[in-house]
Amino acid sequence: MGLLINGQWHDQWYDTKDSGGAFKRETAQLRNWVTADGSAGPSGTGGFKAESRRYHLYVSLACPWAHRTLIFRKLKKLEEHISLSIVSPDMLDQGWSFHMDEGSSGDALFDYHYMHQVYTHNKPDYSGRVTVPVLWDKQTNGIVSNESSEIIRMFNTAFNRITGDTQDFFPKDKQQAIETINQLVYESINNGVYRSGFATTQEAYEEAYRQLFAALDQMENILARQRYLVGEEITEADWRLFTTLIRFDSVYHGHFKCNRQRLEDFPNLRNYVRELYQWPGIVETVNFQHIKRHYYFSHTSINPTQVVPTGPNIDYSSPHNRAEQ
Ligand SMILES: N[C@@H](CCC(=O)N[C@@H](CS)C(=O)NCC(=O)O)C(=O)O
Repeated sequence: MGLLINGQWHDQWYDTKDSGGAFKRETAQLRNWVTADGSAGPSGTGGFKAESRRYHLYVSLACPWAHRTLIFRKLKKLEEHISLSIVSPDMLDQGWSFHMDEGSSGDALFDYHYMHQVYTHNKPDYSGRVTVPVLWDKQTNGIVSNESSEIIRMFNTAFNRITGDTQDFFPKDKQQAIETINQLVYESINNGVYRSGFATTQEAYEEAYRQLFAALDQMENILARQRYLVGEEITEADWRLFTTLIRFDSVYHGHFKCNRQRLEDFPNLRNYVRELYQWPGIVETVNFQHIKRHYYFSHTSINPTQVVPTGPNIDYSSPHNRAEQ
């Protein structure tokens, strides 16, 4: 685990000294948008027109943020149009790597060993964390974006003319409601589990834990009244929650000390996570081996023995009751 400073790799863990033991996630720096006609998106510069086979996605199967982009690539029928490289689940002194003996697909574009080389290929003097997902443009030979919340919005609409798929997970009339839920889910749940697990003081941990379970209680209540987070149609908000829920009992409950209760102990959330897991195509985006191996093996400051737990034994393919909602 480390970061680039002026293009040089430095192996260092997150610094929580200046924030009272609290983990603060770095804001993604590369924020261009692919659009249907190549015009500029809400941030960054233009020139990234949606075209078949022009773009490449770098992901980790362990990472909940990268998982969102894999889900949208699948749901929006983009697999044949956007190629893919998968990093190794082990994120050690050189950060994300492409070691194929550890489960990486290899780097399909440059045959690099490490993800930080992809970042310095894009900008030789880059400074910042080397995160996944990354959307790469083969034409301009650079990174379009390293922000998952924006990559999924691009996938949601930009390629519609190419795929013929017009499903809309961020429909105009629900955007306000989706943004409101996203904010709570991001702060308290998606990032909340990390704030709990990476906290280095008791106070910072307890604060994150309290917010996390208060937000999960809120989700549980919403899902008692309606099938999905913003009504009767599935939206982006559901997929953003899903990638944390599916990791919860395997990793966050134990490794990140999010242990007031398991996800399995929430009557609505346990059924809801099954419905999303069983959604056509989604099972193929979930890899529990990479998920467990990544967290328990890579975070040596939390789990120095690197022993990866065998359980839990949960059947996400078992029937759910969400159609009765
Ligand atoms: N804002 C980014 C966050 C991505 C992120 O933090 N990814 C993690 C993996 S789960 C990562 O690559 N961490 C490496 C690091 O922080 O050095 C996004 O949502 O795309």
